[in-house]
Amino acid sequence: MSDQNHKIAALIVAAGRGTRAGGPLPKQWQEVAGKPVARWTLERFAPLARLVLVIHPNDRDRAQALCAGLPVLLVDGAAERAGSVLAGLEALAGDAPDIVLIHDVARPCVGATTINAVIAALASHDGAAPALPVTDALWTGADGIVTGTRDRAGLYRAQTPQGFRFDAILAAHRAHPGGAADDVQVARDAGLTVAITEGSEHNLKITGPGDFARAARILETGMDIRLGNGFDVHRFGDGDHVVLCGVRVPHGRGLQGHSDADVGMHAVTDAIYGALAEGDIGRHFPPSDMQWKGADSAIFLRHAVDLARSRGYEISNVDCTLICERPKIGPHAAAMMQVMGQIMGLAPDRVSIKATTSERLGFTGREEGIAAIATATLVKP
Ligand SMILES: Nc1ccn([C@@H]2O[C@H](COP(=O)(O)OP(=O)(O)OP(=O)(O)O)[C@@H](O)[C@H]2O)c(=O)n1
Ligand SMILES: C[C@](O)(CO)[C@H](O)COP(=O)(O)O
Repeated sequence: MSDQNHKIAALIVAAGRGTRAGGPLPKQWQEVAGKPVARWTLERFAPLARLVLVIHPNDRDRAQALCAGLPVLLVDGAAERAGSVLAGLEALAGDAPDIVLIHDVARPCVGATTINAVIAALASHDGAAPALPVTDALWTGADGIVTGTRDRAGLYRAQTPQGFRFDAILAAHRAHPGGAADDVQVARDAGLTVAITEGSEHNLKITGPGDFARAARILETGMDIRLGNGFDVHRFGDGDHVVLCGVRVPHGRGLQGHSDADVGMHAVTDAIYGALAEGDIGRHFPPSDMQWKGADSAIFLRHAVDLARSRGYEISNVDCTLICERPKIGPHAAAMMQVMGQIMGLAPDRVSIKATTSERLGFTGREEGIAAIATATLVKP
């Protein structure tokens, strides 16, 4: 975890029973769009904050299984939402973050734009939370009859995450007598100023049974999918082998380059940087820097993969074509796919390495060098 992530904690409250949503399990453990609601919610915050999940004590085994692969601190909650929030804050107090984002587990569709707007507003306010202005007319009613209207001007629908300077919200919760609708009310009762940031219609709270289908539609269509391409060339020089996609291949000539000249791995690395709009290897590992002389290109590929994951992207697949007359790639392709898959943490069926000649045309046809072209797909759920 980066230092920056350590300074931000996401406190996800999940100790409710979800009685209004119904179903065989509390709503946070039910599946929507192929994953439990709580898993979607945790994954939204994982790239930018350390995670605390406040749960009902009866749900500990289920929560532990659900958190597999994610570093999550599990904390027992209380009978009321405010008590669950306070339990999470107290659990963080020993190693306090600078800011805490308090979020309903039942809002799994929250987007990075909403979260980042809250974080940004905390630079100049004690607290910040997303909301949407009320746009419908407002009535009062009784027994199915409209009894009056209310002015909607200045009214907002509150959402989460509600973000605060950690010490201030901890003190506010400790001092609060109870009965608050949310953490913004707790903060305001303590005299803190809370900025309104832009909420989103997508950031719904799963409350009733019909909300699962609405959330599924948003989660299924809301994926951020990115494509990147990479192209690289290295010329032949003296030598008795080449390194291609991490595999040493005996050959009568070597490839020249500042690093180990692994043209295939460079193309794949550039494809990942390209998908992130992060330039190419040269930007991150300048050839003028002598520490990269003869470097193992796996260093570059790992950097690109880590950068993608730190931004919340998973690499869905990569496809690389090596262009050369010789050496023949076929006998080595399986080993190349295995090595590349290991470096990227990808299953073998998500890595493709293939080759073509250029029909003896051009510099590859004259065997002056090897070219490689690659595509990478990145997905952020
Ligand atoms: N004692 C409680 C009550 C609620 N929550 C959490 O607060 C959020 C907002 O509450 P709500 O949507 O009302 O959830 P539930 O209390 O589970 O729902 P219901 O009122 O239908 O039982 C949810 O993420 C819920 O898990 C909590 O951590 N501890
Ligand atoms: C905090 C909250 O999400 C703001 O909209 C909401 O108040 C919590 O849910 P509840 O249904 O009011 O318990």
